[in-house]
Amino acid sequence: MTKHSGIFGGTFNPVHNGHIAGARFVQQRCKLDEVRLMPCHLPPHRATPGVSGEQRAAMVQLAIAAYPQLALERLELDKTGPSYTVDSMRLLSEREPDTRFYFIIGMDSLCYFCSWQDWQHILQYCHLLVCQRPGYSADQGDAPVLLQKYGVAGLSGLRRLRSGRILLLDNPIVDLSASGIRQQLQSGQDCSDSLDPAVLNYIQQRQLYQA
Ligand SMILES: Nc1ncnc2c1ncn2[C@@H]1O[C@H](COP(=O)(O)OP(=O)(O)OP(=O)(O)O)[C@@H](O)[C@H]1O
Ligand SMILES: O=C(O)c1ccc[n+]([C@@H]2O[C@H](COP(=O)([O-])O)[C@@H](O)[C@H]2O)c1
Repeated sequence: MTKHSGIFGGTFNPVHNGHIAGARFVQQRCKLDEVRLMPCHLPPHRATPGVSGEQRAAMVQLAIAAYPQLALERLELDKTGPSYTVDSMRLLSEREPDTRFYFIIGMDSLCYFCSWQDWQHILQYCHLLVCQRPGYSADQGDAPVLLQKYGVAGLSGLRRLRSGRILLLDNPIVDLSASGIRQQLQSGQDCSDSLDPAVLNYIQQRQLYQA
């Protein structure tokens, strides 16, 4: 039987409640069998994070522990070099021919999706599911052109095809970003509303994100 898997790629530096709320919402709304959070090894488009891939993955593992439909995807951590999404989705599709993949991104990522490596090919391997994020909308950057060409109005439009369509989701907005949280941690502010308690404890024990 065909499996439907969401892949939520990210730097997750650190994973926060916005990521987890988004992943849970998408899994339920799109009736996915699972959502895998896939921390990148080297982000292709930004500076190498100060916190290692293994530590970022350990925090993801802690944050998803209570949610059986969420899992950690290690594919990018186990490879060297920049983590291009097109390579990851190609590999996953080859390894799991009976799985349909849905790559999950925030609206900020859709706005510059056409600058991603070989972006048209990404759409050969999966659909895109786009979560709302504060500060970004479907009329910015690359989003209007992409939605005009590939957008569908609902889940049935996705299910008809194996890949190549984009669905905007109506998830509740969670106004959190990892960069904001890093700044708050550096200045000693309380981040207990933004992070899973086990993730916060992991950060504090290892004194991550200190000035
Ligand atoms: N609050 C949020 N709501 C919905 N999607 C989010 C949210 N935060 C991040 N995302 C999405 O999660 C994916 C991974 O994001 P990432 O790990 O870079 O976190 P971030 O909060 O965007 O980090 P930074 O502030 O460092 O850019 C991206 O597709 C991003 O758009
Ligand atoms: O493949 C690319 O060119 C590419 C460019 C920018 C971002 N991505 C992926 O998009 C996901 C979210 O990235 P980020 O920086 O918001 O954590 C993550 O899986 C990145 O590897 C991928």
